[in-house]
Amino acid sequence: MRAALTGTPGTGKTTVAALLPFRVIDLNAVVRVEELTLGTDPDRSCLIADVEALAERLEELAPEGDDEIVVLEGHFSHQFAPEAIVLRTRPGVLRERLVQRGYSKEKVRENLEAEALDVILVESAEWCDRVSEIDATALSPEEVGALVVKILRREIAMPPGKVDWTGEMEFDP
Ligand SMILES: Nc1ncnc2c1ncn2[C@@H]1O[C@H](COP(=O)(O)OP(=O)(O)OP(=O)(O)O)[C@@H](O)[C@H]1O
Repeated sequence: MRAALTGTPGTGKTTVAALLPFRVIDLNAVVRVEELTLGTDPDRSCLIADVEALAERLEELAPEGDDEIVVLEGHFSHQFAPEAIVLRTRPGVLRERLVQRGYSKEKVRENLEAEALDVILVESAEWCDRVSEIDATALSPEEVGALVVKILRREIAMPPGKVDWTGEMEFDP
């Protein structure tokens, strides 16, 4: 069973994925290492994933019909799994992380806007049959990881709808 661990850049996907007791596929790494790209986006200076080639490769790496829980990690992973767990982080906290990474003011603002406007959550609802949402703002990576495990093992449910940051649209980093 594939599950996407998704969310705006900086919300903690990579950190949490490293703690999970499941096989994890880092989609950015697969795209980069196997050169499954259509080129580079000059505006965002990032690779453009060849989603068709990636979908085919994922069918080899994690066949949809398998019972094994495989976590696909990345901010567009929700396009390749029937289930998504969306990590959320309050924009004020996310800003610090993205500035610390050295993102440009524009890139920080773009990501903060996406987080405040639930962009990944809305996309996940469009792509996936089952969506969970974790507000990771005040949780440790370990606590977030424990929730991800319980969600995937159907021990708890964390449906979307509790997070609302529309009132936090002050993004000037
Ligand atoms: N729950 C958390 N509490 C505090 N800090 C966290 C938490 N999760 C992640 N971080 C920190 O936030 C930063 C971003 O985390 P991470 O790189 O895992 O995010 P990401 O969602 O994978 O980003 P990207 O999509 O750009 O790869 C890191 O410095 C990480 O240590």
